[in-house]
Amino acid sequence: MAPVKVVLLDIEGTVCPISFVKDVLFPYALEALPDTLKAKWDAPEFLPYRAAFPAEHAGSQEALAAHVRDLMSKDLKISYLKSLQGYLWETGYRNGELKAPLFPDVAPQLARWREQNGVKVMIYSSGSVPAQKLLFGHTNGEPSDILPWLSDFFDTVNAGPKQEKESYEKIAAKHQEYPVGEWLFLSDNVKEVEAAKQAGMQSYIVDRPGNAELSEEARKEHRVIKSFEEIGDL
Ligand SMILES: CSCCC(=O)C(=O)COP(=O)(O)O
Ligand SMILES: [Mg+2]
Repeated sequence: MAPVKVVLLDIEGTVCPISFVKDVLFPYALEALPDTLKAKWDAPEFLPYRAAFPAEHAGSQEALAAHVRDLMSKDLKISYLKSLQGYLWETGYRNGELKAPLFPDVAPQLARWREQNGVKVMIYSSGSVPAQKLLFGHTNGEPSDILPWLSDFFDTVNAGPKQEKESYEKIAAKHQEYPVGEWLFLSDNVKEVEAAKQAGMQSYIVDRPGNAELSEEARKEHRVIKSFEEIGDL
């Protein structure tokens, strides 16, 4: 195995609990939706979010809200929905109502990999890049803002779908100073781990409390970790 020079991290189910997204972030977005649509429908800052929706769902505030509720009830990771969610969460993060509960091993291990091992840490999530930056800028730790520790951010807009190997090839190609074999991708999602490996990255499954049960096959096929501490120094 080549030495790891870049750690690429998934978010939900890897650095924070799935329940934070499902039980805190999603309800916050749904609650904020009607008033935001009313207040911002024709605002220049909101037009790109609205314009990204398919025309048949963007004709009225009611139609757009119904479509958002439908997509969110199915937890669909569609780029225009994920962008709108980031916009809806912004007020909550900025006024202190939302704070991302990172698993306790995450921030100390990121600090260690960066400062002692000289490793770059980057993010690849279905959540939009602005939503990723809000989350890492407002964590429940000390310091709360760990954005300066992160070197780059990827989502389904700038990299592509997380279950396709081409997305990982595109990410690695942006940072050609690090050969693809020197990247380590960590995710709760087996299909994402398989896609990263097909692209030539090293990749482990992260098995956190509240994650979906892993199959025996996945456990045989891939390294499974419960905490970043198990990786140790890189
Ligand atoms: C960073 S936005 C909050 C998480 C989110 O909406 C999401 O879809 C996370 O998906 P992931 O690819 O990080 O599992
Ligand atoms: Mg995930």
